[in-house]
Amino acid sequence: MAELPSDEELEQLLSDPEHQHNPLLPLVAALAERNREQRSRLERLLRISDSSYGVAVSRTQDLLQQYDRQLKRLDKITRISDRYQRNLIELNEQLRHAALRDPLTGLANRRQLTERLQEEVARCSRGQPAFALAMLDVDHFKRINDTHGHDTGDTVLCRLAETISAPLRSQDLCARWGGEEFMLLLPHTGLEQAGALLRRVITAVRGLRLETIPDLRLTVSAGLTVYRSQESLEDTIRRADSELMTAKQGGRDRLNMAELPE
Ligand SMILES: Nc1nc2c(ncn2[C@@H]2O[C@H](COP(=O)(O)OP(=O)(O)OP(=O)(O)O)[C@@H](O)[C@H]2O)c(=O)[nH]1
Repeated sequence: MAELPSDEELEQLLSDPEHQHNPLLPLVAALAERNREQRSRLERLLRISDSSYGVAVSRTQDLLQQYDRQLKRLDKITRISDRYQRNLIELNEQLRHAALRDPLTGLANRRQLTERLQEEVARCSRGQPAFALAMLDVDHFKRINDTHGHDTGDTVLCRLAETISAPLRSQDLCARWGGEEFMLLLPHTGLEQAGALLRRVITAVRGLRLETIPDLRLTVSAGLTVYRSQESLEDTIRRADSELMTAKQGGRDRLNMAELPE
């Protein structure tokens, strides 16, 4: 295809006196004019489309930046909510722990013991071997408080808690039942085996010494029984308590066991 003349060349051709009488001159001039108009229209269209493309690009970039910021915000919120949830779980765990523990000695409290006892009764009703239950009470504890003060009394309770818990198996539970009373739950344990353990505990308490008051002698009395099939938990606890009373009346620092029924 022949190369088209530039605007200037075309202008020169049209104004050349040599072509002034050419009959096609007006037609070529009209074509040249139309060509100029169409080119300028095309250029205007291109400029408009370039600028709307620019607007579209910057709008897309804006959206991408917004999206990026939202993502970062979401990530931050997720991390905060994860941390919040972890804190809540920890707090719940601490609350549950506190609800089941005696704050002074760190032993299980009466509530936890009661829960475990109920589980044991349910286990026995499914035909599992019985559990032993012992109630221990510090002898003449009031005297310790009166002579050495309440803080020393508290220290004694903590040291006793350690001494009584020391020989227990992992499945056993030592709980503070109240003031200076402790309970031992020994799952899957007969009277004889439990009796041997309680005697070891009583001997260990006898040997316990406080560094601050080396002359102080501590003893505990204990009542022991074994759960009897079909009976209520209250009956078992009452029997252990009654044996403890007998041990106290018998002179303290001793173990009394409820005989097994015939
Ligand atoms: N330090 C201290 N003392 C307590 C606590 N709980 C109960 N006590 C005291 O324990 C004493 C129990 O006294 P009693 O029930 O008379 O019994 P006891 O002096 O041990 O005499 P026996 O049980 O008959 O050998 C009371 O003086 C209570 O104030 C405690 O958490 N800390």
